[in-house]
Amino acid sequence: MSANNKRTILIGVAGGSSSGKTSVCERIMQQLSGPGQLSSRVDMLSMSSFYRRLTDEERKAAQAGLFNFDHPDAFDFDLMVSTLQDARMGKPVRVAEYDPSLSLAAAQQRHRELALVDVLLVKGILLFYQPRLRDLFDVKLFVDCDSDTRLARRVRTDLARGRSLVSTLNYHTEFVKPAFEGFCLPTKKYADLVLPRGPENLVAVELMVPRIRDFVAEATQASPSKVARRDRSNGKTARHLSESAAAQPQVSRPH
Ligand SMILES: Nc1ncnc2c1ncn2[C@@H]1O[C@H](COP(=O)(O)OP(=O)(O)O)[C@@H](O)[C@H]1O
Ligand SMILES: O=c1ccn([C@@H]2O[C@H](COP(=O)(O)O)[C@@H](O)[C@H]2O)c(=O)[nH]1
Repeated sequence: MSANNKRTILIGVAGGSSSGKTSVCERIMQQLSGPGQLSSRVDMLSMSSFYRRLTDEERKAAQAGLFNFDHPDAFDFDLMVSTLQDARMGKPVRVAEYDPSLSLAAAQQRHRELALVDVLLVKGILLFYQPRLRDLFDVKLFVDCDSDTRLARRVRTDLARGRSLVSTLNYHTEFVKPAFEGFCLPTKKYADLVLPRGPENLVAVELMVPRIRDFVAEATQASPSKVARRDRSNGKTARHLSESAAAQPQVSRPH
């Protein structure tokens, strides 16, 4: 817990690659810290910062488009869990700066300090895959988007990354699609809220933001024992949300 007893609220935004997770996070950030709003300190973190170090052989496979970046084995879940545990307690943390325009090895050389924030938006394809990771989130969102749209967007992203159209489509068929169906889509059931139309769904974003503000206010006032109670009840986040909502039925929207 940080010196001022303040906990960081973690919002998990999961969904397939190119479903609109980053765009949804940006919308929420705008709403939380935009003009005329009570300013909350907000930052965003990608699960792509937690790819594990690859062996030389795996790096060669990755260069040839033959390493599966969409499989749970590609991630360092231990590091991600410990980083988020520290971040939610308001401790300073350092994360790899993932940059899709760089190779993974080059990107993993770069690090940044996460700012101490009220709200940390975390986005990733497999955020809700492991219980110990998904239980860390105060709010869990799943961005729903049809597969054709995701593929069309992903082609643009991968071409900008320097991949050819053929290798992008092969990679999608070989790895992205099967991993989405096998590991990502089954985690939709853990979401508190499923968001169709991604960032265009302003109604959903606007409904959610006042609730996030309530979490921030509660975390500011929370005593360590209250936080410990909340931690124990984690994994039942939806119930926790509805219990808190029942305790404060008149949630007012900020002007
Ligand atoms: N609703 C939308 N309509 C049009 N383009 C979108 C929409 N949502 C996302 N995009 C675009 O699709 C691309 C991938 O979106 P992004 O939010 O980065 O996805 P993710 O973080 O899930 O991979 C980006 O170029 C983004 O601008
Ligand atoms: O070196 C890499 C690492 C990851 N990817 C792809 O990234 C997506 C996950 O990121 P999103 O921002 O959710 O799209 C995943 O599907 C990987 O295939 C990559 O292409 N190269």
